[in-house]
Amino acid sequence: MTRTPVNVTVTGAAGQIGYALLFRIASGHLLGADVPVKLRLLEIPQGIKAAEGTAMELDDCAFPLLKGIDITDDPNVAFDGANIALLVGARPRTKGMERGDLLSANGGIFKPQGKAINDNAADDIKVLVVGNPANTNALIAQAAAPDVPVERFTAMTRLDHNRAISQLAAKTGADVSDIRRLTIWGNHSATQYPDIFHATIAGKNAAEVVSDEKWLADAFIPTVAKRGAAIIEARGASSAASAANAAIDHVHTWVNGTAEGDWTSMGIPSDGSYGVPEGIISSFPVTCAGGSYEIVQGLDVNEFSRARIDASVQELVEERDAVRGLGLI
Ligand SMILES: NC(=O)c1ccc[n+]([C@@H]2O[C@H](COP(=O)([O-])OP(=O)(O)OC[C@H]3O[C@@H](n4cnc5c(N)ncnc54)[C@H](O)[C@@H]3O)[C@@H](O)[C@H]2O)c1
Ligand SMILES: O=C(O)C[C@H](O)C(=O)O
Repeated sequence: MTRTPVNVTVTGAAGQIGYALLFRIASGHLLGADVPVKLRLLEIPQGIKAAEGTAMELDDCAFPLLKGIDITDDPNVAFDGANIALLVGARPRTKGMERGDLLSANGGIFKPQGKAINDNAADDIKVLVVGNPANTNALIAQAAAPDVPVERFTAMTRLDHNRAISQLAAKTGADVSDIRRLTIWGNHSATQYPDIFHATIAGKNAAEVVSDEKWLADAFIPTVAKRGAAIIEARGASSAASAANAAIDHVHTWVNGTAEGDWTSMGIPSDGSYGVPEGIISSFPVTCAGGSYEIVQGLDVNEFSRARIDASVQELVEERDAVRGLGLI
């Protein structure tokens, strides 16, 4: 039976993450090797020509699953019938820019995109916001889409999740595939909290295997939380291939489910679990099944973790209040 193609909209398609992302979507890594896709690429007018060049390269790959590419600078066209939306394009912080300016500039992008999703997307739309500040950009888009169920708006902390697994594997000599149940809590920012207290390494509790709170506090947590800045310092540009890979992982897991006995980290609208104020988009441990996710409940949060979760959540509350003050939500 021929399947109807899934419409995948990617914003910022001509940027560096877009370049690393589109070929993997078209080759079946986002949704599965048997799922045809149609790509909708949204760019600003100055980015359209480069997006056309990328589309030529996509054509030249002759991907059997790729059933069409549309390129536009109009969000209403880009999100028309969209089933999956990857919001990558954002306004980066430039020299001398205050946080309020950054939030305001991104509000100018994510508010209209949220409205365009509200007005045009398919009923089963799932949104992943990658563009920074990802959690609060997701909140802005979600607030502009009152007809879309809130839980369809998510922000990416999967890159942080993957980074934490990699650091933990390096420390313990374990294979990355032996590590499960790691959690990123809070914001995709330097305040995020990578939590290994519930993680397991080949079935053993990770914190007990590590048994080194100084390493945890002074090496692991800051290395994961500041990895984005370290990549910028080393590469002269922010992470691109690893960010695209994490976006693929995020959506693939959301659509196809978490492995039995494991969970992942997603920035999602809080339902008040673990004392995180309802509505803000914060990272939680989640399991996914049947195209939906659920927060893992009942975890014991120790004092070490509580203080760090609270600090990151506080930053999100301040960002929410700032965008509220700017009339963006
Ligand atoms: N959440 C994460 O883990 C994570 C990781 C890495 C990067 N990021 C963020 O992802 C974003 C994109 O990174 P990049 O390296 O691809 O940046 P980039 O500058 O290479 O590309 C961004 C693209 O977005 C386009 N764009 C800008 N405004 C747009 C709009 N209104 N509509 C459509 N397109 C628009 C630009 O023309 C550009 O082509 C940045 O905000 C970056 O900080 C997030
Ligand atoms: O773009 C950035 O500021 C860094 C990025 O969010 C990352 O974590 O690599």
